[in-house]
Amino acid sequence: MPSNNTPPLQIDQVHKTYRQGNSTVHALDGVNLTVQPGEFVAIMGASGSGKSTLLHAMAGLIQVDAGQVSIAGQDLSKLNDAALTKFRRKNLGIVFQAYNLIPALTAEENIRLPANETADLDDRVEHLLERLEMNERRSHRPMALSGGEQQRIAIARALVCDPAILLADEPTGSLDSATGTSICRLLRNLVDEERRSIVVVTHEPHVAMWADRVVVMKDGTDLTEFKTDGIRDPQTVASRYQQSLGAEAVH
Ligand SMILES: Nc1ncnc2c1ncn2[C@@H]1O[C@H](COP(=O)(O)OP(=O)(O)OP(=O)(O)O)[C@@H](O)[C@H]1O
Repeated sequence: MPSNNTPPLQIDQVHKTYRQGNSTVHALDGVNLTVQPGEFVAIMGASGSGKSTLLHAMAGLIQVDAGQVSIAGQDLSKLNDAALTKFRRKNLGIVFQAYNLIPALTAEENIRLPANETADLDDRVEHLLERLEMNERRSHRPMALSGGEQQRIAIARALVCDPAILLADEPTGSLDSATGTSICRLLRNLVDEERRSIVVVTHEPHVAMWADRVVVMKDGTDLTEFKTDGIRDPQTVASRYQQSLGAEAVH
């Protein structure tokens, strides 16, 4: 876990365009975002507003056309491919809606996958299995796990290298609402108890309500943002979100 106060994530004036036939789509059009250590940020926005493109830019999975993406103070554009791969493995944890576990490996083997064999790896894996309440399921393969259990293993795998930031793309999108809530509570606890830094992309107010801050995207820009003030109420978040889109205030 990062111990200093360098922002785990900083995005300055990021632009990304795509060609679609004869037209150009500004998927990201000057986005700014800073996530502080121990902060939980949700990114909301309509379909096509640029959320996934932004998450992929944060994760170093796509190159941006202009602007800067820094993880734990490192400008990703300054790294060559090999250095970026190594840096991402150590500093970025990523969780997807579809879990993306390796079917042939056990839960524990999946968690260990991104990590190098270091002296403290066994301790970290034990801690994560305990922390995510998956100790008794450690020898099961993904097919023998429920969706919620698979997502817990995916979160443990994302945390095994002790990343500067955890990025999650619709992490509850494949889960029923009770299981989704338990995953959101887990993410919240990781922030409150271990000072993890988390960014979640979601359509869902009942996911975004667990964050400290909601950033609203529209047409490739970070339109506005609001704090949740610890009010874990989806209706409040939904109406603040709608107000943001209606007001179109640029901060
Ligand atoms: N690889 C690509 N090639 C061309 N256009 C793309 C590509 N990826 C995204 N886009 C376009 O960029 C814009 C933003 O897409 P993006 O997937 O980031 O939005 P989103 O907010 O994540 O949407 P959703 O909620 O539906 O996943 C859209 O107009 C999309 O069509």
